[in-house]
Parts: sequence; C-alpha cells; structure tokens
Amino acid sequence: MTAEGFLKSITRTEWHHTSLSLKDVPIHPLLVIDYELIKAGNKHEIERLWTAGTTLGFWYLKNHGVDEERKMKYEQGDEGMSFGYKAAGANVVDASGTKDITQFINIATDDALAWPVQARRSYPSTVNASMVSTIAPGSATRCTYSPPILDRQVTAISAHTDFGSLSFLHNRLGGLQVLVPGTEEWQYVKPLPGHAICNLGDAMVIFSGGILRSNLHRVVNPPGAQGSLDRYSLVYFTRPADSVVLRALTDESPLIADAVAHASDPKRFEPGVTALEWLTRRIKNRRAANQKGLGAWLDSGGTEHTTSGS
Ligand SMILES: O=C(O)CCC(=O)C(=O)O
Ligand SMILES: [Fe+2]
Repeated sequence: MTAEGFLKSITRTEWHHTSLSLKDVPIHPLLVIDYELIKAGNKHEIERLWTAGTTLGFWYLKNHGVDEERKMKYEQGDEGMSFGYKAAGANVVDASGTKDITQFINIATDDALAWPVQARRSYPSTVNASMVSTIAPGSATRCTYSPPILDRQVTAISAHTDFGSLSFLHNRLGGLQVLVPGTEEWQYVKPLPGHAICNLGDAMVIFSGGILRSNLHRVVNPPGAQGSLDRYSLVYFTRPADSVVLRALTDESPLIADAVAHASDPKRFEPGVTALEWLTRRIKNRRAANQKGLGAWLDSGGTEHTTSGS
C-alpha cells in the first residue's frame, strides 16, 4: 500500500475500529460550507457560513479548489526549472528509476514580491489569489509535527484562540479539539478527506465587535491507534498587517456599532494595540522562559471570553 493509501485507510477506519470505540471519542460536528456556492453568491450558503462564523467560528470547507486545479499546466517541466508544480511520479527516488509519489509546488519569492508583474513564471489561480496576502506582513504558514506518544496523554498545542483573521487548516490525523461554549468536555474535530478546516481568529472578533467568534481549541494525542503515527498538520494563517490598529469597525457597519453599543464590556473591542503588539504579547507570554509566577500565562489569552451576542 502507498503511504497515501495507508493514511487514507487510517483516517477512514481508525475512528471506528480501534480499542477506543467511537462512543469514547467525543466528536463535534461542523457545518460543511461549499466554496463554489459561496463564490456563486448562493444566499443559503452565505447564510450558513454566517451561522458558522457567528456560533463556533469553525467550519469545514469543501470545493476549495486546491485539489481540482489543473496543476499540470504549471508543471516545472524537464529543463531544470525549479519553480512551479511538480507532479507525482515526475521524479525518481532511486537508481532503478522508481517513480516518486510526492507532489509539491514552489513559488518564487521574486514572483510574490513582483506581483502582479510576473518575474519568473505563472501559477495556478489559487496561488495567484494568495499572492498579496502571502507577502502581507503577519500572514504565515505553519507546518506542525508531533511525535507519536502512546504511554500518556499529552497536550501537543495548548488551548488557544488563533491570533489573526482566518485560519485554513489541513490535517490527516485527529487530535484537534474544540471546547464548545457552555460545555466542559473537549470534543474532537474529525478530519474529513478533501475538506479544509477553517476557523476565525481574534482580529475578526475585535473587528466585528464580537459578532464573529474565535473559539478555543487545542491539540492532544490523536485518538486510538492513530496515536502511534507521526502527526503533521499544515495551517495557513491570514493576519492583519502588523501596523493595523485592532478595534471594532463601528464606523463601517451599523450591525457592528449596535453590537458594541450593547456589549457588556465594550472595552474588549478597543484593546488599544496593533496587530503586531497583540501577537507579540500572546506569543511571548507562552514561552517557557518567560513564565515567572502565573502572570505570563494569564496574560497570554486571546478573545476566548468574548462571546457572540453578549
Ligand atoms: O494541528 C492542528 O490540527 C491545529 C493547529 C492549531 O490550532 C494551530 O496551529 O493554531
Ligand atoms: Fe490554532
């Protein structure tokens, strides 16, 4: 079986057929949002996205176009070009000519910086759509690795809200959990093949005067037999530019003005800091070297106590 096939079978079955039965794995369902319908302006789908954004702030995104893109048009070719898409099987992995199974795409920094002028080559539309936000200060891609740990419960990433605007997550193994407001049990978000998991960050909560939600989440051991595997996840965090002052956009939306006017603690929506200051405070106060007493940990929080409609 290929590595891809192995992972597929694991994500399909391990939630059901391990020593840990499904009823022992608390799973929280998310709304599935169809990106094609959103792009087409489908009112019902936009309503559903609004519901997801204002309740938990988490949803699955399907038809996001990442897989369907006609990637071969952007293949690197055989002349030694290193930028662009490399198809599975385009390289060999040994002297006997065994073909590789990996796909990747290289994007030249020169193209990102020159955008919309083309410096080196063209890219698929999904790459083009991200050119501006990719080079915007603050936005970042994170690849997370957690080793297999079978003998004890661990926290791989402690409970947090995301800092920025929108996070776009791909993971294959379980381990991500959400704490649904009003409940006390952490529940898993089950990875679905072909779906990204999207969630909103603190900046959206503040910009929207608390209408949108950034929910508390964490990463623990993957459930059951998945715990014996290396866990990788890939997140693209979009964030406001460093110098953007975080405050509710009351002058741009009567809905936001109304939400802030009726908030129990409107000061939460005017923290008086820039996006970079907000991010720096949160990152710094989670560093082990900066834990002196309880102060730092308590000061590392985001908008988790800022609930919609309050
Ligand atoms: O690895 C995951 O599934 C989620 C990671 C996450 O929440 C984060 O990096 O902010
Ligand atoms: Fe996160």
